[in-house]
Amino acid sequence: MNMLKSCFFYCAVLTKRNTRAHPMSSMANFSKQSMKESMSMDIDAEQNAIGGGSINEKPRFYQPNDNPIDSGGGRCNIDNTWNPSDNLSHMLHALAGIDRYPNYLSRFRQLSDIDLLEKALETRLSEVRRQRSEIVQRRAGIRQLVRRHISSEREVDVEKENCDCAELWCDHPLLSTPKTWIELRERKVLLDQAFKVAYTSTASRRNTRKAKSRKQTLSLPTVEDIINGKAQVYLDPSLLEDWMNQEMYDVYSFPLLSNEFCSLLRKTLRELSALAESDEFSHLQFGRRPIDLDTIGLGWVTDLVFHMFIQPMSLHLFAKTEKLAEEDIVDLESSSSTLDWRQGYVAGYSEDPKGYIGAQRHRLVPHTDDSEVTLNCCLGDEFEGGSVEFYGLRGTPEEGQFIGSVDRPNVGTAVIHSGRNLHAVSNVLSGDRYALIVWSRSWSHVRSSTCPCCWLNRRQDSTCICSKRWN
Ligand SMILES: O=C(O)CCC(=O)C(=O)O
Ligand SMILES: [Fe+2]
Repeated sequence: MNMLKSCFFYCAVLTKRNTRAHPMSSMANFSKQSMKESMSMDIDAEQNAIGGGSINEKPRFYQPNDNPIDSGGGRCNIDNTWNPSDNLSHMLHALAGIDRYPNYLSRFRQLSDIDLLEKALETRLSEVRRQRSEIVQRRAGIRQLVRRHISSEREVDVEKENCDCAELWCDHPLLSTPKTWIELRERKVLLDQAFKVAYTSTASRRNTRKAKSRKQTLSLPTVEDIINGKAQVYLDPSLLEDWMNQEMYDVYSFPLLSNEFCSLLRKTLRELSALAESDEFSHLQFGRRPIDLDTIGLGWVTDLVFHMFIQPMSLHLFAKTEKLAEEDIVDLESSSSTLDWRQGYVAGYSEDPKGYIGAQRHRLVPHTDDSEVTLNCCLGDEFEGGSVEFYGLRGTPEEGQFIGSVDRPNVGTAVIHSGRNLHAVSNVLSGDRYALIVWSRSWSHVRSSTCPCCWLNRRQDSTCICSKRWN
């Protein structure tokens, strides 16, 4: 596979959008909205607690790039004196200095300035420790919640039997990991077309010219190997063309998960959230925050989506824009994605999130994700409103401009976009809406050569000391 083919795929989806009736035409709404409106939405949302559209990010406001002073993501010390606690840039400079110069701190005249650095780092360290211990407790609590749920489902007392969780859910219809292609199909996890694209691409890859010329017989990787990241998936671009649609610039959609699977997932999350309201579990606030799939034993779903679809698809769609491969990449077939980290969670929305268990918000303010590539799959249920709106790529002139929205996709349909594409979810007007979100990062590649500050602020062609140019 070469760049030409990948460009061909790209052009084909573009052309398809222009020439064919859009299969999800009800989804595509390209009305324009001024940047001012989107900013005021942001400001409104800040007044709301969770349930109102806020996200797990510090309040920050979009500022057009012509502002000569870059506030570094909203933290700027006005008087500019050395203050590593309030000025993130000062702390990062000190860390870079300590990393570079053997006796960096000897240049500080006042010991009290070093004390300030120590205090700032201690504050961060205690935050790391606080979060760590909260995570340990929360994960243990959620595990207990899941065990309780399974024991009531199966009418066994798992606590008494002292069952190991892994054993307990090895044959569970949702929690157990599918191991073979047959099992994956029989359990109706994927929609037929998604299964076919993945299976056909994987099976036909065994017979590639390269393998033949090396006289190798490649065995078909098992689903278990793919989920565990032991086998790499390559998706055939000619199959992607029929399967995917370009919704707008750099945002693509495709049918992914089956109705049966989405409904089983929703049902389980609702039951867990309802159980979590009991006195024993209410401190966990489970179902009142997005639900991380790893914590409830559903990490395999995230792994499947990540390894089977996000990684190989991103090579076709985002290799260049998100710098997921070397600049001079010419052979996509022999390349592997540099995406190497994933997190999957379910976000729930309803018209009245405070009264509704398991759906945390009624909308979501414009934001970028801390991911290189994000997949967002509609899990249903019945709802009105709750469109995903896109506002341009951060770090480009389109940043903040309304580009288009994806309105009420079919259940099981996924959207894939770059994490730095500003996006929001509009008010859910009725019903409840669940979305499976998978964030993917590239620690081995882009995050090894860019500092967090440049990356989170999406500086393009950075001349920052963090870039390869300097290291
Ligand atoms: O719920 C959605 O459709 C989007 C959620 C989202 O953007 C996020 O969790 O980062
Ligand atoms: Fe997001």
